[in-house]
Amino acid sequence: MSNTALSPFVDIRRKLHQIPEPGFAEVKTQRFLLDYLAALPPERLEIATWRTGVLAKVKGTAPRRILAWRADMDGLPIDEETDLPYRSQHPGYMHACGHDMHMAIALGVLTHFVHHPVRDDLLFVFQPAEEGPGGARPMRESEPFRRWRPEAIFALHIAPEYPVGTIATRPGVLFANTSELFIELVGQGGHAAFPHRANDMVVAACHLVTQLQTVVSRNVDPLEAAVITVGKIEAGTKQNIIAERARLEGTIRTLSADAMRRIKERIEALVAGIEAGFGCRATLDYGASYCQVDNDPTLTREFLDWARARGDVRVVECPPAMTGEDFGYFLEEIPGFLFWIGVGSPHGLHSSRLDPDERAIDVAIRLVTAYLGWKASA
Ligand SMILES: CC(=O)N[C@@H](CCC[C@H](N)C(=O)O)C(=O)O
Repeated sequence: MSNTALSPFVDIRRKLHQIPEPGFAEVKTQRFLLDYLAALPPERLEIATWRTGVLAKVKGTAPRRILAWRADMDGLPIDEETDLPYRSQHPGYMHACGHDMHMAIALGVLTHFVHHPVRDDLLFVFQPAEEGPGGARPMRESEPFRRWRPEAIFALHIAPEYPVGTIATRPGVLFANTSELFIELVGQGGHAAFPHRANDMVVAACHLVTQLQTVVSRNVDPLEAAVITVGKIEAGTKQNIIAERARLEGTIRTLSADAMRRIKERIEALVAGIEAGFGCRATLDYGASYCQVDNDPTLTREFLDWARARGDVRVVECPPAMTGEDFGYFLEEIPGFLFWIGVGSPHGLHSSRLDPDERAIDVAIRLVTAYLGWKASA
């Protein structure tokens, strides 16, 4: 898209892209959203904040209920490696999961309804800390959200693997149950030349990582989906010093809560085995966990049919993905759904080179505006 004919919401996305912030530290992002909202005609808007999040209610003309649209706000601890003129200005942080796109789309939809109100109230939920430790569950319990508790809630997520103009979702489970995984191993450091006087946590950590790979392959029914990824290992200080400590950081993904329970039991057994086998101390911490994103079957089926009938986007009924999303906590109590929106990028989510096609912003704004307008007038 050329710089001369930028949609205002592409420009907004670029501004947000430059200020990625960690979960519950989205201070500049919150300020940006509040300043944007303050510039809109105030008659139809009610605004509240919760921690670094923002809730904005667009008042309907004759409201019977509240329908909600949710966008997440936080960035990821990734050094951006694009050459974009609007790349991240926060070293070590990047909007590499599309939350800048999600917020720009939500502002586009909200702006439309401020100028063209519909019958029901529409609540726009800008939620912090989706990447961790999870803002959805505490926000769901917060005073402003409870005050404006919606009857249904919807969200989207960018999908680099689908081209612009494609949306994808499914009734039922769309995203996985997740649990973070942090394991600390403590042994006995020493001189590299005297391994018999030390207790090497690099070797223990390597064994543990390899054993963890057997949990899914040997303990989970092959017809059930599960993933264990160790994304980070830290150990040691120098090439000729035996490491006293090692730390593993990872994530567990399953499509059922039961598989998550069974996997955790196996991990605990393996960690105990490493302690016994290597004579070290281990601590295991599951960090934040998210429940599955379980799309309401009726609303999702209705949305898929509605979108197909409109004919302006390609509609895919997709399989579940092992991604996690704390949006699942809203869906635990409130019916709704999440769908993928294609942004055709060769670089995937969580890539330092992710560069979503910004034409998806206007596609999404048109689609979501039409859908919410239809639901809120029906
Ligand atoms: C859409 C997406 O990429 N979501 C994240 C959610 C993070 C969950 C949690 N921090 C974990 O790693 O378990 C994802 O990684 O799927």
